[in-house]
Amino acid sequence: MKFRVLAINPGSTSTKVAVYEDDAVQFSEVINHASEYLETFSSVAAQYAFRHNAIISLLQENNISIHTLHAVVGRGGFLKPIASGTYVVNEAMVKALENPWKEHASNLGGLIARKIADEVGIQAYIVDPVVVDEMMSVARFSGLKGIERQSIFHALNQKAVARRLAEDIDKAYGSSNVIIAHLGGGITVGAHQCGKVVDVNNGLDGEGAFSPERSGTLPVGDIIKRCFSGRYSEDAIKRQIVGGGGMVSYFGTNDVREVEALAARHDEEASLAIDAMAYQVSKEIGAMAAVLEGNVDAIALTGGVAYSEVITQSIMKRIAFIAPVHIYPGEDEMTALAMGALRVLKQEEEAKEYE
Ligand SMILES: Nc1ncnc2c1ncn2[C@@H]1O[C@H](COP(=O)(O)OP(=O)(O)O)[C@@H](O)[C@H]1O
Ligand SMILES: CCCC(=O)OP(=O)(O)O
Repeated sequence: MKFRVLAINPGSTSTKVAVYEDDAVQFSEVINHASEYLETFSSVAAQYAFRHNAIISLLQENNISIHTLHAVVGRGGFLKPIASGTYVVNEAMVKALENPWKEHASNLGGLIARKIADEVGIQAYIVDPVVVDEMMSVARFSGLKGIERQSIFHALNQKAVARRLAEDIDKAYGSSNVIIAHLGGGITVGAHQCGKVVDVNNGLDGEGAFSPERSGTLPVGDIIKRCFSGRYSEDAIKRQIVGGGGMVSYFGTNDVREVEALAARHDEEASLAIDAMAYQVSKEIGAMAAVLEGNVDAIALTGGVAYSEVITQSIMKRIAFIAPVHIYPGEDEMTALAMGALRVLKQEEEAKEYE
């Protein structure tokens, strides 16, 4: 029997929708949302009906009946820290996603999946949400009592790429040591030790390399001064760290291609910033090599920025001494979502219950 799965991935500026029949994609579309329009909503949660309707209209326009589906899967959001895997969107999860502890478009993934699944009486799932937490105890120390480091990262893409990398080097994910650098609008670099992400930078809270739109780690003294200068609200400071940080703060764009175009026109600051981002990513990878005590089977660069040859070369010249580097540009979160649901439908894996 073949299984049909609808996958939904709400992002900050788009909602990605795909239908899979087993592992073959039957339909895939990105609904782009104008940022000016999204800004008219008071919160991400307030976009729920708008995004749900947009998905339903798209499916209808393409003659895809939700009655032909066997499951719906969405990108999961800010739940409590949980183990990696596929989770049923149960009542406890709905409650948590309706009251998330952090705003992020992915909070809508499970909720919209559940709404569509309920309409036709099938199961809704999420897979590897951003709060997957497999961090080892020693990595949780921040250096200040009362503040713990948190595992917030691109778990869905990192796990999918890590499995693909392990396959490409003829190893099982569960018995390999790999470093995955997700280079998207946000950047996270994770140390995957025998199938567990034992350390990773928090991609949404000012840790790690700067990225197209996030500051990464900042000199704490200077940020304290800025916080208490009386010139900025708490929201404004947060916006400088996520959304308005990184390349956005230097060049007013989160599109690395635009910064590369500036560099190509001999803008020295743009050239330097591109190299600085690559330099910081390389330092993070070096740090994760230390986490793995030098036992690194391979390293992967993934995400949209990994399409840039200038950036991948600049990283590789600094880290190639550690282990072989594989490049998987872009991300395949839709397939990762669908395959997570499919493993459950095919009874290869048991869906977990959120408590
Ligand atoms: N060919 C390319 N060269 C350089 N950067 C690219 C290229 N394609 C996409 N990017 C950059 O990748 C980033 C988006 O990556 P992506 O993985 O799609 O992120 P997200 O899912 O976080 O939005 C943007 O900064 C974009 O400019
Ligand atoms: C790092 C947590 C997940 C995240 O930030 O996702 P996006 O980069 O897609 O916003």
